[in-house]
Amino acid sequence: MAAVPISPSSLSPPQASISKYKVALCQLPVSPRKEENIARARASVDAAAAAGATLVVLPEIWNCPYSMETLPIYGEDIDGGASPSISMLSEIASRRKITIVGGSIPEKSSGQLFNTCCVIGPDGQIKAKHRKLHLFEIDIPGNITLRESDTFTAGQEPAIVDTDVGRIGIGICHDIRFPELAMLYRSRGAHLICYPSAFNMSTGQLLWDLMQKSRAVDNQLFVVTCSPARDPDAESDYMIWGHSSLIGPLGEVIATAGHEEATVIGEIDLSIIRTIRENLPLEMQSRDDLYQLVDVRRESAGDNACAA
Ligand SMILES: NC(=O)CCC(=O)C(=O)O
Repeated sequence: MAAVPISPSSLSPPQASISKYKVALCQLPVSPRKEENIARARASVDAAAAAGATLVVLPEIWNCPYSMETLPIYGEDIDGGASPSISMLSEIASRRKITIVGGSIPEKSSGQLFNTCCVIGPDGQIKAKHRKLHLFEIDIPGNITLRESDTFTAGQEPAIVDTDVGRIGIGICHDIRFPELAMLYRSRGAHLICYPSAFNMSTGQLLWDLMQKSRAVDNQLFVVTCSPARDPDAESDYMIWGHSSLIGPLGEVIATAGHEEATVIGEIDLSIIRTIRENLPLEMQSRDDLYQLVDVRRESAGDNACAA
């Protein structure tokens, strides 16, 4: 496909059927017992829906520990219909008539393992699937060493999807470090980017807050992050940072958690996006004559269709 620059005319977001709603971020503890994790997630999503949330977001790798050694044994075949984790989310989504950004789980497919997020609509159907695009590789001697690519295969397709609560772009954790992905979602009309995540103590303290605010402010949209809860007694070397948050288009923290188990509920008012973009028309001021975002998967610059 031809590489095409994004035109400013593709930047206005579409309408959602609900423009003001509650979003819940379920910051869940995770144990090595999958059934327990699924039961806890079910109870947490159910309680969030009962509290009025119409969008519920789960963490990165919520159904098993985020441990490169043991992840493969928890893999589920989503396309083959052998996924107890996604079946549970589908059941609640349709019973409660909510949209769920289902965090991520290890997905087995064609002999490979992906770190995969499913977006599920109020009919219980999977509306989009995002396989983590940027695998986390870090080596700080004496501090933290981790290579996701020893375990996971990277995804190939950014996922942006139209839902009852707006157009949502998906990234998984380390994907947040790549501003071009967020810019791409904005150019395709996203209102909100959800990043199920599992940041660690080393980079979390320094960068977590900064990166989510940056993605929101640069693109004048809402950002949601959802992390597992920290387990201070965990034997794993990988200690979770926590601090799931809802960030507004001005970079304001609308709702946030500490590091323990929590369900954070905040309000998203999509009308704010239009006001902020009118008040501060960054896309009009962008110097397309000097630099451009290139959408390598699009055939025409005016194509603003959703890729889901
Ligand atoms: N699970 C992840 O992708 C962690 C990313 C992270 O901590 C970072 O610093 O990037």
